[in-house]
Amino acid sequence: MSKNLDLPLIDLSSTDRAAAARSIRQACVEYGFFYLINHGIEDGVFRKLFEESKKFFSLPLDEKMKLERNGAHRGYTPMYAETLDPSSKFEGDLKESFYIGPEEGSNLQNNNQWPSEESLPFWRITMESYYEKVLTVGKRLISLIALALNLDDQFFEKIGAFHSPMSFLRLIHYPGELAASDYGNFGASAHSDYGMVTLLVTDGVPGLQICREKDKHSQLWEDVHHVDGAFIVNVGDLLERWTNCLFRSTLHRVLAVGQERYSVAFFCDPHYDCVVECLESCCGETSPPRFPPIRCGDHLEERIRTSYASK
Ligand SMILES: O=C(O)CCC(=O)C(=O)O
Ligand SMILES: [Fe+2]
Repeated sequence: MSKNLDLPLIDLSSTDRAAAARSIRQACVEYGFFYLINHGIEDGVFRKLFEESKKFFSLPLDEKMKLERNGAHRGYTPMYAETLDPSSKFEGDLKESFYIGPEEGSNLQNNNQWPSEESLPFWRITMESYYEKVLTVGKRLISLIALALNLDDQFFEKIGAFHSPMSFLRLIHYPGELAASDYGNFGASAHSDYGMVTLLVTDGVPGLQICREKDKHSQLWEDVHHVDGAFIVNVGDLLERWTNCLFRSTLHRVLAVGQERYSVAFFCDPHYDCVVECLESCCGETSPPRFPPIRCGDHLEERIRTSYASK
């Protein structure tokens, strides 16, 4: 069962930052998802990003496999490589993807892979430039998130979370036509994101759904519709831990809708050594911390390892 949903719109450039922070808080408590508008990235940048992404996924499989995801979690992953929902009965999710990581700042550093300049001359520059832009938006958003948690707006900067952050860009392509053996399989099976916040853009093809009550027996899935030019932002597990479950890391999935679909996710995640532990503003005598402190890098590596473990 699914129904349509109107997620809140957050204006990143609002001059009333206190009001924007209040709206973020409400959105993160109620949905764990919202749209982000007035972020300053122009339409042309997204157009170019999707154009170059499509060029890569249109290469022959053997060319793409030359850039297969390496030990530093950068590069190409073919269809079925990843299973986001461990209870899935299929070999793996339908999407193919490409990861680009930070140039420095984790112990997985400087291992990005790039298609050759001869085959895709503007590819690397397009991706590097988008990475910079979306990271800047992510940092601006995180300062509002700090305000939303009654913290100094530079809180996460001051604890070093975004000094050389471990943030990854992921280009995703979902197939159109399916083999009969894939009926019932998902583009991306049900999961919550691992990190702090995700900033997603899509080509407008439907398929993304969220489930707000992940623990209920009969799950209600709601469609997230496309808003032109807006990021779809969602809270990840690390922010849920930081906030002691005040902010929700909401379960989501992508249906196979019989139509090709492209999206680009930016996982805006902290520094490798950043320790994520319950914020003082989120616990008290009646609500003690639910999770022990965890190092960001350890958490992310474990979650990535699990979703790529072959069955
Ligand atoms: O492609 C989408 O709409 C969502 C992708 C996603 O959930 C993810 O990569 O974590
Ligand atoms: Fe996700």
